[in-house]
Amino acid sequence: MAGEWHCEKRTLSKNESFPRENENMIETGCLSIIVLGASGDLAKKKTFPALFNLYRQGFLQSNEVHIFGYARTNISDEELRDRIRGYLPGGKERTEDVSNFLQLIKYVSGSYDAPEGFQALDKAISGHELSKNSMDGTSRRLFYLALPPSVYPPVCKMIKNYAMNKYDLGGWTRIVVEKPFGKDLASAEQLSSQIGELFEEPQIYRIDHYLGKELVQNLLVLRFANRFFLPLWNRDNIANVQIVFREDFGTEGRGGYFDQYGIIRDIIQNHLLQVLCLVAMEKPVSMKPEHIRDEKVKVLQSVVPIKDDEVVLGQYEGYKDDPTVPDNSNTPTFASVILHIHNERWEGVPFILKAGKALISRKAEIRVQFKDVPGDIFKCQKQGRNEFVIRLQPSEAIYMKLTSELDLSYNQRYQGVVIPEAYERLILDTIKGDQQHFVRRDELKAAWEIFTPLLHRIDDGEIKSLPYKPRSRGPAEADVLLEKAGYVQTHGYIWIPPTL
Ligand SMILES: NC(=O)C1=CN([C@@H]2O[C@H](COP(=O)(O)OP(=O)(O)OC[C@H]3O[C@@H](n4cnc5c(N)ncnc54)[C@H](OP(=O)(O)O)[C@@H]3O)[C@@H](O)[C@H]2O)C=CC1
Ligand SMILES: O=C1O[C@H](COP(=O)(O)O)[C@@H](O)[C@H](O)[C@H]1O
Repeated sequence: MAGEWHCEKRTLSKNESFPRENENMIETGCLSIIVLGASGDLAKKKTFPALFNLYRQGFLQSNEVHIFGYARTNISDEELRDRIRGYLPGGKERTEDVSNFLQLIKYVSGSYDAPEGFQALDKAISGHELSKNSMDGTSRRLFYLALPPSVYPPVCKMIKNYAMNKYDLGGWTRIVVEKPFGKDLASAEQLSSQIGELFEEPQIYRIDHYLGKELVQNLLVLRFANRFFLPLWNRDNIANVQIVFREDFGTEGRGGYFDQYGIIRDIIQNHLLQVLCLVAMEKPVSMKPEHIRDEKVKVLQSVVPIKDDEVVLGQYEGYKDDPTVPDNSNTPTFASVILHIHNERWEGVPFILKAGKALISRKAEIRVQFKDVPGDIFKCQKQGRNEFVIRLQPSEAIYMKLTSELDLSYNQRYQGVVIPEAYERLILDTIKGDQQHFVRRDELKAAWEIFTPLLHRIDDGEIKSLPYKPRSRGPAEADVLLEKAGYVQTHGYIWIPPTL
């Protein structure tokens, strides 16, 4: 049902609180969504299910949209549909919605660097456009690259040469690219230049799915629309900020990929750093995407070089049992890194970014710890400090550790409300042409500038990953680092996820 999200997000929705000038609207007319790498893991687990949910809710209309899968694997339309079906909600029961959605999908097989496949793809898309009586130039083509980044350059070249929206009279061609976008500053810049020669920045959507998560989307509203926070959000009041990602499973079948990248490139340089930007940035001039991204870049450019003694790396025991991981791998599966922002608001406040696989639990959260109360007459140190916690997942919640409790648990407060998947929102934003929640080229560059020197030292074996037990908190040294950064363990109120 179209519009469902808007009613659900009444309290905190950025869209309703801040109607943007020239708000991007979904245009009507023929829309072709092309998933390149359709045979892969991301496509079946995330991309197609997100498209299905958009379809179910009426954001994709069957009289306008057609979906194309493209990859080298030689399979039929029906075989692709069978692969996807099990990952769609209700897919196993074969509901009418599922069948109708799957009928919108057509598969084209071809290589990523030769014209023939893309010419065939273009022919299939044009056939769809003609069948919808689309006028020249009014068709919209969205290419989603669910592919390893190594093939982005040839694929972009093929799209540009053989599969663009034909006329410049309206309509558009947009491409969505996945992370990891490069391995360090030089490779990311090279990739950006290669793609930048073919597409304009407004056509490129660098996806970071953490920017599509409900509470990440609400961060700016929370910070800038609540007077309560405005005077407190600075070095005078905040002692430290933690941004934490934990998974309770290991690399499981992705060891070969993961070992090339490690946890800093997989999670910290992108997902956690993007969250840091939204926590630390100044108020943008407006909610226009470029104004927001301008402020994010400024924060990134104010981060000072990382010191080795403010880094703890870990690797869980058993990681190297994966046959695709070399026996001598030093790749971190855990990292805790302290960042310092050199500006008026944040000087002296450590931002601790921590991420790990195979840990004791699965969660992602932002934890803002306030300083001790000056002139405390209650001698209440044992109560601990105030903490403001934004739980991104699971069980989205915002809560405050006070001397009593203040708790906004989403599934209690917004009962029955379905929070859309991050990928759904972001694909919809791409169709609307809204780049606010995508990473701009200069943002990406600034993010790599922060981590590249550290990553090179790790790659050269200068910083070792410490072993830790699976299902633990990670290396004990990370807790020592946290204490050194001034974090004080808070006792008293313990937040318990609600059970309904
Ligand atoms: N899987 C996930 O959970 C996540 C993935 N990502 C990112 O999304 C992108 C796709 O990921 P994922 O689906 O897991 O990747 P896969 O390894 O499953 O690759 C996707 C498809 O790309 C083709 N492919 C694989 N390797 C190569 C190669 N070396 N050269 C050319 N084509 C190749 C294959 O299709 P065929 O052989 O049929 O052409 C494959 O089905 C990557 O950039 C990844 O980092 C980001 C977040 C999460
Ligand atoms: O990008 C990635 O994210 C997932 C975690 O995503 P989440 O939405 O489930 O938190 C992670 O497992 C994967 O390693 C990484 O590439």
